[in-house]
Amino acid sequence: MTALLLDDVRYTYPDGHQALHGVSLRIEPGERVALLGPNGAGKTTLVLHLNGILPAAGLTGSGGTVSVGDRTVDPRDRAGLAEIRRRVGLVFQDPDDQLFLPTVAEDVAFGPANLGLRGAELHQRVDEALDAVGMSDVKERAPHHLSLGQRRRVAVATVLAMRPDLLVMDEPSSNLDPQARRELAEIVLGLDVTLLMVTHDLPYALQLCPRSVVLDEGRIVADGPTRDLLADPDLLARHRLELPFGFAVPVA
Ligand SMILES: Nc1ncnc2c1ncn2[C@@H]1O[C@H](COP(=O)(O)OP(=O)(O)OP(=O)(O)O)[C@@H](O)[C@H]1O
Repeated sequence: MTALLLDDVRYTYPDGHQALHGVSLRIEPGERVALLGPNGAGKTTLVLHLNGILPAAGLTGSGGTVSVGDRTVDPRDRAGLAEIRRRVGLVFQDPDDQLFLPTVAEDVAFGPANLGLRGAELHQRVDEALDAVGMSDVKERAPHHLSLGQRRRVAVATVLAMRPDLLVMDEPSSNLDPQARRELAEIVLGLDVTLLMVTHDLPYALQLCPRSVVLDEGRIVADGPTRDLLADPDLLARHRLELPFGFAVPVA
């Protein structure tokens, strides 16, 4: 079954600005896909549709469907939405949006505890998730005492603890030093998940995602192997995408 299916998704913000103009996209289980595009392209707006945060108050000019596995996202269906939010794990750019309890273990336990897990089962979820991101040794520490790289890994663990079907990461490499950036890449590559990663970091997209989708002005303007897209200088220039100076896309 398809992991994620968007069909003609349109969204107009309450102030009348149309941010998505008919986006259709299919992601199969196990795929790792980068969502690229310049500032204001509509990437965040799209991501907020994946678990029903939008289109809570869309104007006319909004519509289309989003399905995660066998379920269609419907913000009015509260029970259905809870299941969608378990299936779609959003890791925000700022880990502090996700970490708010006194210890790392409590933050990671928060989601599964809300699902009703208790005792040994809950502890096992927490341990597994922290282990997956190499953060078991900070379990009892306060999240706000950790480095940004560590907090971002813990934020990933809070989502993995829900055993999501789709992991969505918003700008995972932003503001990380080279080592933290590399460590996070290794962790993500080791996860057995379907991934949608929003990024401006094109080398990161190339390293982590065999496929990329380029969004610009609310429309998908390219979808294909990351290597091919990044090797197309005209495409990059047209959509304000830039490789770092001197970076060469390796030839297949
Ligand atoms: N709450 C809002 N009300 C009105 N317009 C909005 C709102 N949020 C975003 N927009 C507009 O919608 C468009 C898409 O914004 P969005 O944040 O989805 O882009 P983005 O691709 O995520 O950009 P960035 O790379 O800068 O994060 C932009 O023109 C933006 O100004």
